[in-house]
Amino acid sequence: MTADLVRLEGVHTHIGQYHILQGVDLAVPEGELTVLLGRNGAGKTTCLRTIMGLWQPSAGRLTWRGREIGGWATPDIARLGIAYVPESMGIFADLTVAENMQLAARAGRPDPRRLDWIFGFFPALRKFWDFPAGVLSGGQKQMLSIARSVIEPRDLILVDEPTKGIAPAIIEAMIGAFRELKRGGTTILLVEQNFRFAASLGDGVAVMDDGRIVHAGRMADLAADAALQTRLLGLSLDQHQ
Ligand SMILES: Nc1ncnc2c1ncn2[C@@H]1O[C@H](COP(=O)(O)OP(=O)(O)OP(=O)(O)O)[C@@H](O)[C@H]1O
Repeated sequence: MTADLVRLEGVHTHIGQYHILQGVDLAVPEGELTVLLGRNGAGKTTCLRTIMGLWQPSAGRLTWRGREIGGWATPDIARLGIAYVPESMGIFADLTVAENMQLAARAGRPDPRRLDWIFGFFPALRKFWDFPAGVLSGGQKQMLSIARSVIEPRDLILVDEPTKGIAPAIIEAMIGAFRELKRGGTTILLVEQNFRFAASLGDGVAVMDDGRIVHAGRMADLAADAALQTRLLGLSLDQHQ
């Protein structure tokens, strides 16, 4: 049986006076790609930020390999081997692609073999290596942002909507990249709205609504069940872009 890397059990998160996560139960099994789906405002980003320690849970258990990490500071959580790729990407537009990667690498020196591996699935980064990151297309910036998160080996990456506003050809490249990252031993928790993309990559799936998980299971089962998709997501796969 696969062990869970991260587990949320009855997790509540407040942002100021707002009660956003209202008892989230979510397991992220090691070695898998788990997709978190749900309508806008359901609480998906808040879930990722809570795991990363950017919001503190106000109740419930948040564990890493069985160890309670709720209340830990973000740098300590990052040191466990977890990286977060926010929707805003967090890249430095005035710095070159190379400098962006160097800033993400321990000691400022990316391991050349790891860099070659990354160039294998994100070749545009090699091409634009000495260009300011600001000149990259939206999809290429997304690639840089993901590449930064894995320039050091990570056990888990949390990725927030990498396909948002991205051309179909780049989405195809992204599918290949996530498969390769998984093969390289990284567990992935992916927030997505693009169901086709999510369905082609997901091992497991959880659907959020109103700050709770309303469905959790295998992605293959959800992808094969149009009625369940309609009930949970409002649309069946055929109707999704
Ligand atoms: N900093 C904040 N202050 C107040 N409310 C917030 C804050 N951040 C998020 N929220 C609220 O929390 C709820 C959940 O937001 P969250 O971003 O987690 O949802 P989401 O499922 O990721 O949605 P989206 O797909 O739109 O990003 C929303 O109602 C949002 O308005």
